[in-house]
Amino acid sequence: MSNRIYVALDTPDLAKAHAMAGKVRRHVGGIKLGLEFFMANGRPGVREMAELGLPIFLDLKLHDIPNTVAKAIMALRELAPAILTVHAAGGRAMLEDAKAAAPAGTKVVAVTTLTSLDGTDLKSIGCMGDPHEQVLRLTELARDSGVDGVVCSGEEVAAAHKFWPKGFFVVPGVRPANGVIGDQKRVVTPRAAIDGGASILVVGRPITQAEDPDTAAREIAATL
Ligand SMILES: O=C(O)c1cc(=O)[nH]c(=O)n1[C@@H]1O[C@H](COP(=O)(O)O)[C@@H](O)[C@H]1O
Repeated sequence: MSNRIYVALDTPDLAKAHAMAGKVRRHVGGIKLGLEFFMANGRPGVREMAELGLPIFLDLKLHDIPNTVAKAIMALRELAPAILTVHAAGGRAMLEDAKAAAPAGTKVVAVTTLTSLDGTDLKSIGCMGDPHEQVLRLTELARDSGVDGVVCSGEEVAAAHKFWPKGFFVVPGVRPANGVIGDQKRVVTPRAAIDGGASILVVGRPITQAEDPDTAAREIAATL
């Protein structure tokens, strides 16, 4: 892929998402639509965004019993997104059924440990070990379950990629040097994430909240 940036259009407003995508489309490789967007606009909204002609990453982070996740993915089949997320913590059977339910051309990627969590957060939800160990444990589970790849932070991507060279690695929580970090906790620069082996980067606010989103996207793309 020539441009590995997926811009996260985190808004419930279809018109705003459309306008933002139009502004930055020359400097991104795809569009990520998440929960906010999907709750407000559903499948018709995704279809409308797909008309822009950029690949769609549908980030719904599905996490439920295997039957429910598989049926939810079947309900999304007609959208045939390029990428779809589920939570690795749903376990092996859920991951296997998610992959089986997805269209052949859709990459199913498993979220390992949210980039908004650090070691203290993991302890508070009963996870032993640090984020690095947890990401590697769930990367092994994802690989063995037959999904296409994982979502992890740039801090772990090199180790996860070394462990699974053929995996597809999605890295969110990237920030240009001196960028505003906000609610993210495990953050690296876009360049560091690519050097670590990221297949694609998810970039939201550093582009969408910039005074000039097109220039922000172009400047990030230039660092890759
Ligand atoms: O699956 C994701 O895309 C994701 C996983 C994760 O661990 N952390 C994470 O931030 N994301 C998403 O990546 C985007 C990051 O947005 P910014 O922090 O604004 O760049 C958001 O749309 C999040 O939902």
